[in-house]
Amino acid sequence: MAKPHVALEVGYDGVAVISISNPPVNALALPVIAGLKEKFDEAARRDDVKAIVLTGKGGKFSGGFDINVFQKVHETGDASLMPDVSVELVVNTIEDCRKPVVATVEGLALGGGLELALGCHARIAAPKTQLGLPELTLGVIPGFGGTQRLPRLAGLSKAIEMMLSSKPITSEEGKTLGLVDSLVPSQELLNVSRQWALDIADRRKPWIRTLHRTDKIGSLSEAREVLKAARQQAKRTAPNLPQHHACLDVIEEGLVHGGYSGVLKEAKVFKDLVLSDTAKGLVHVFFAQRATSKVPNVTDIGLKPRHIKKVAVIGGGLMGSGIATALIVGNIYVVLKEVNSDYLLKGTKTIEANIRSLVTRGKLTQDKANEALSLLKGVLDYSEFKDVDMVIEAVIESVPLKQTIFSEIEKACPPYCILATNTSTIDLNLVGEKTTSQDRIIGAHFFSPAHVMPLLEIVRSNKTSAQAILDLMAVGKQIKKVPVVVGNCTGFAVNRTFFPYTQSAHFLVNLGVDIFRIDRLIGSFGLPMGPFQLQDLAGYGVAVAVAKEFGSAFPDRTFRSPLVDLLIKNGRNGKNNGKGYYLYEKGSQPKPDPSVLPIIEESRRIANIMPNGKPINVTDQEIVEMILFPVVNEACRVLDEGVVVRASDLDISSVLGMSFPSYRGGIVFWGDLVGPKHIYSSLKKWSQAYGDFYKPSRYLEERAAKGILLSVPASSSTGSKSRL
Ligand SMILES: C[C@H](O)CC(=O)SCCNC(=O)CCNC(=O)[C@H](O)C(C)(C)COP(=O)(O)OP(=O)(O)OC[C@H]1O[C@@H](n2cnc3c(N)ncnc32)[C@H](O)[C@@H]1OP(=O)(O)O
Repeated sequence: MAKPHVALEVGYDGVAVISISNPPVNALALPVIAGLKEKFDEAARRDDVKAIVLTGKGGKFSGGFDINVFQKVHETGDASLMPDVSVELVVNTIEDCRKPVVATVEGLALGGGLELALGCHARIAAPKTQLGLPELTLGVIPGFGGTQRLPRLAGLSKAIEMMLSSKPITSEEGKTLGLVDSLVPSQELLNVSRQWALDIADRRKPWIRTLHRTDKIGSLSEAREVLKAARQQAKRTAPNLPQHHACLDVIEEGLVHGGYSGVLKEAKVFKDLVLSDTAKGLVHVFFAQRATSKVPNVTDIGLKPRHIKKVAVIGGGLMGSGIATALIVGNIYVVLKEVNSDYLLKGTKTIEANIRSLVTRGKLTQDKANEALSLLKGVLDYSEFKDVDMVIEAVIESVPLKQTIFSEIEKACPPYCILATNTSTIDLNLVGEKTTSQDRIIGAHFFSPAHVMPLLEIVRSNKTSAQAILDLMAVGKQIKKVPVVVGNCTGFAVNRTFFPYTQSAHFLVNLGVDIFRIDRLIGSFGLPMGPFQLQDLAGYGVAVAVAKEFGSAFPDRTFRSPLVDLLIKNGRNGKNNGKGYYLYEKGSQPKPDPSVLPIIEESRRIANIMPNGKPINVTDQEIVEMILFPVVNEACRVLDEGVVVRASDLDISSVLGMSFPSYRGGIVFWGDLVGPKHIYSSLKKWSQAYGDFYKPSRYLEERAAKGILLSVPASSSTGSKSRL
C-alpha cells in the first residue's frame, strides 16, 4: 500500500492544490499532518501561489485524525504523541494564512477531517458528502478546533446536536446551515474551488476566519439556555460519559472568552480525555469491530464470497420473522416457510409490523419499505427451495425437529446451498447428524430482535467449509450486521459467556440480596437494564430452556435457582402477561412489584444457600462484581478453548449482542482494566464462602499468577486448543 503523503501542485492560475493521500479514508496520520504543515508553509512562501485549495485523493476528503495514534497513546500512556495540530496547523498555518484557503470536500469529512475544512476560508462540497464530528464516540471531543468553529458556522444548537449525537449530516444540509459555501457536482469540484480561492484573493468573495465569527451564536444568555438544556440531556442519556459534559464546557469557554481561548481549552481537555478509560474502551471497540472481518484461513486464502440472491427462512416466529425482515431490508429475496397458513400469516404480519416500526423510527423510507416487502414470499412447502442460495432454519430449539428439517432441506435445495441454523445453543454436529452435508452446515445466530440487534454470531463446526463461512459473512455485512465467526460449543461464544450473568444474579438473590437493587446497580454500570428486567422481557420459557441446556453441559457451575419455577407457578410470566418481577402497564415504565417479595423469600428457603440462614452483607461494588466476574471467568474458558479467533471478538460480541457498555470496551477488555489478579482473588474468596459456582477457571488463575492480561493471545506453550 502507498505510504501516507501530502502532495502540492501549483497550476498556471496560481492556485496550489494540496492533496491528502492515505487510503482508504485519508486518515490524518502523523506523516500526513507533518506533510500538510510542510506543504502549506511552502505554498505560503512561494511567489507563484496566490491561493490554496485543500483536497483529499480518491474521492474522500478525510475520515479524521488517525485513530491508531490514540491506540499508541493508550499503549504508552504518553499523550505527547499527539501533535499540536489545532493551534500550529489549523489556526496559525491555515486560518491565519496570508493566502486564502478553500476546502474541496467530497465523500466524507469526519472528525479532524471536517475540522481542517472548518479552518479553511470556504468549503465547496460534492453532493451527498458526509460531514460530522464523531469524536465523542471515541471518548474524546473534537480536538482540531471543531468545538469552536462548528457553532460559529452551523449555529450553536445544531453544532451541539451534531457533536453530542456524533451523527454526520449531508453536504446538502450543510449548505442550508452555512457550513458549506457551495454544492457542486463532483466533476466541477476542483475548478469551482480554484476559482473560489482566487475570488477570495481578489476580494470578490469574503475572506472569512471562522474563529472570529460571532453572528451565528446568539447572545450569551441565549447560548447559556441552549447549553443548560444540552447538559440536562447529557446527564440523562450519557450519565457515565465524561466527554459529553467536557464538550459542552469547552464550547462555553469559547462563547464566554472568545474562540481562541476555546481552542486552547479544547486542546487541554482533549489530551486529558484521550487517556481516560472511556476513550480506551471506545477506541478498542472501534478496532475490535473492524478486526472481526479478518478470519484466519477464511478471509486470507484468496476465496471470493458468492452472491447470495435468494434465502429461505424456515419458521416465522419471533426470530424467523426478524431474520426475514433483516434480509429483505438488505435487499435479499426471501422465501418464508411455515407449516400452515395460520402460522404463515402470523409470520408475514410480524414482518410487516417490523418494517412499519423501522419506517416510524426513521430507519427506512416508505419507498424502501415497499421495496423490501416486495422481496418476501410466503410458502408452505419446499418447492421454492430448488434454487435458494442459503437456508436459515429458525424453528424451536428441538434436536429431533432440526434434524428432520436438515435432512429434508438437504434433498430440497441445490448442492451448493448453505444450510444455516439459528440455534442459540445446540451443537451443529448434532443438527446435521442425519445429513452428509456437514461442510455446508453453519450457525447463523441472530440476537433478538433480529432486525435490530447488530450482531451476527457465525458458528462453524470443524467441518464447515471456509467458503460457507465467507458467504455468510458477506450476507451479514450486506444486511448491516457485524459478523463474528466463532467455534462450536454449548451456547457458542456469546450466550455461553453470558450464561453466568443471569445465574449470578439469581445466586445473589438467593443469598439474600434485593433484586431491584441488583437491577439498579447493573443499570448504573451501563447495561440498558438489569438481569431481572431482562428476564421479564425475554419470558421465563427462555430462562428455563437455557438453564436446562447449560445445566447438562456445565453442571459444575450451574446454579439451579428455584425462583423462575416459583414465579411461573404463581401465574407470573414477565412482560408477556404484565406481571413478573415488575408490573407492566401499557404506556408506563415497568414498576418494581412488591408482591413478588414473598415468592423470593420462598425461593431463598428452598435454595438454602444463605450462610447461617441470614442475608449476606455486600457493597454496591461487590454486587456488580459478583454478577460480572463470573462472566469474565466464563469468557476465560471460551478463550482457553479457542472458541473465538481473538479476545476482542468477545468484546465486540458482548457490546453488540449483550449491550455491554461500549465505553467499557467489552467484557474481556473490562476484565483486563479491572485486573485479572483482583478478579481471581475475588472469585477465589467467594468460591470458598459460597461454593464452586464462583470457582476461578484455570486460564484466569494462570493469567493472574503470571501477571498476564486476559486478552493476550495464548502462546502454543500453554497448550490451548483452537476450535476455529
Ligand atoms: C483531533 C480529532 O478531532 C480527533 C479525530 O479526528 S478522531 C477520528 C474521527 N473520525 C472518526 O471517528 C471516523 C472513523 N471512521 C469511520 O467511522 C469509518 O471508518 C468511515 C465512515 C470513515 C468509513 O467506513 P467504512 O467505509 O465502513 O470502512 P471501515 O471498515 O470503517 O474503515 C476502513 C479502514 O479505514 C480505517 N479507518 C477509518 N477511519 C480511520 C481513522 N480515522 N483513523 C485510522 N483508521 C481509520 C479502518 O480502521 C479500516 O481499516 P482496516 O481496513 O484495516 O480494518
